[in-house]
Formats: sequence, C-alpha cells, structure tokens
Amino acid sequence: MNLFNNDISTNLLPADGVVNYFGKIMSDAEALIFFNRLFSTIEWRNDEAVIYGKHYVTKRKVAWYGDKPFSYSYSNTTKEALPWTEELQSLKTLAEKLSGETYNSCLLNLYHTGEEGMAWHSDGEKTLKKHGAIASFSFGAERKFAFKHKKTAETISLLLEHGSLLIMKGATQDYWLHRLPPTTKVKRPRINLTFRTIVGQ
Ligand SMILES: O=C(O)CCC(=O)C(=O)O
Ligand SMILES: [Fe+2]
Repeated sequence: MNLFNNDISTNLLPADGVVNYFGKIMSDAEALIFFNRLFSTIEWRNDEAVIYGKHYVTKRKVAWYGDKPFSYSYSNTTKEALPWTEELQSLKTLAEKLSGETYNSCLLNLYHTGEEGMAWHSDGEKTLKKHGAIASFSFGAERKFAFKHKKTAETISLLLEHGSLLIMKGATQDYWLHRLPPTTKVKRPRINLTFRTIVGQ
C-alpha cells in the first residue's frame, strides 16, 4: 500500500511500467471551478456495454473528446470524439507541460457516488499509441485507485485527490491492470479525465 506518495519523481510501480503521481497540482478552489464547469458543460452519456449478448447501461457517465472526430470502439459501440471545450483545452495544455508528453484525445468519467467504479482493465487498445502516456486528472471526491500486476498479482494502491494528476506510461498497460474500486463510504461525485494519444485515424 502506498497511499500517500507525493513525490512525482518516484515510480509507484516496482517494475514493468512507470506511474507518477503528481498529487494536487492546483488549489482546491481552482479544482472546484474545473469540477463545476466540467459537470455542466460536458456532454455526459450513460456508458453502454454488451456482455455475453446482454445489453447493460451503466450508472457511470462518460464522454469522449479530441483533436479530430476520432472513433473509439468498445463493447460493440463506437463513439466519435467531440471538439475540445475551453476547460479540456487548458487541462490538456497543463498535462502536456507537466508530463512532457503530447495528447490528442480525452476520455471522461463521471462517478455520481462511491458505488460507481471501474473494474480491472488496462488501456492497451490498438487505437492508442503503443507505450504512449496517459494523463489522468481527478476532480471532486477523493477515491482509491489500484494497480495489479497481470502475472504476479502484486497490488499497489493510492488515493487520487481533488485537483490531482497521475501519469501512466511506458509498459504499464502491458503488465498492469488498474481499477477504481467501488465503496459505500464515498457519497459525493468524482470526475476523471484521461488524456490519451490515438494513432492511425
Ligand atoms: O476513474 C479513474 O480514475 C480511472 C478511469 C480509467 O481507468 C479509464 O477511463 O480507463
Ligand atoms: Fe483505465
């Protein structure tokens, strides 16, 4: 368990990838402004999934934005990226400055309460740049986030704070799963943004 690591130069993973937690990169007041603007201006939609032929609509809401109308396909649905909003453009610039990487798209998640989460997965889709960085911003309720090694099952956890930035890069998606565990303790909403790089479209 590594709940309070705040040194950006520290790799939270012991091997097979790089995860840097920058901690809070803005004031709580500034982060609240981002939360409110994102909550009201993003075109939030319920996420859909087809699992064993059954159609599910999640409570969690999602949105997909980018430089171009990139398509993003998963669970038998395809979404086209919407053009950047002012807030997304400024957060993309901030992520690029702090991480020294570039991004061309962003997947957003809105978790209304702690009971909504995201199951173990890795973001290694073929449409994403191989070993490209993923920059993850958190706004609103603080939530636990966890990594699990695909072979050894070693687990690393941390807290994602209001107004914080986490970077995943290198071979992370090849070797590690990550998840946002559900919890009954958190009653407030959280917004997550993951800036990514789509290739070949
Ligand atoms: O909500 C989070 O912090 C993680 C979201 C995530 O892993 C994803 O969108 O791929
Ligand atoms: Fe992910």
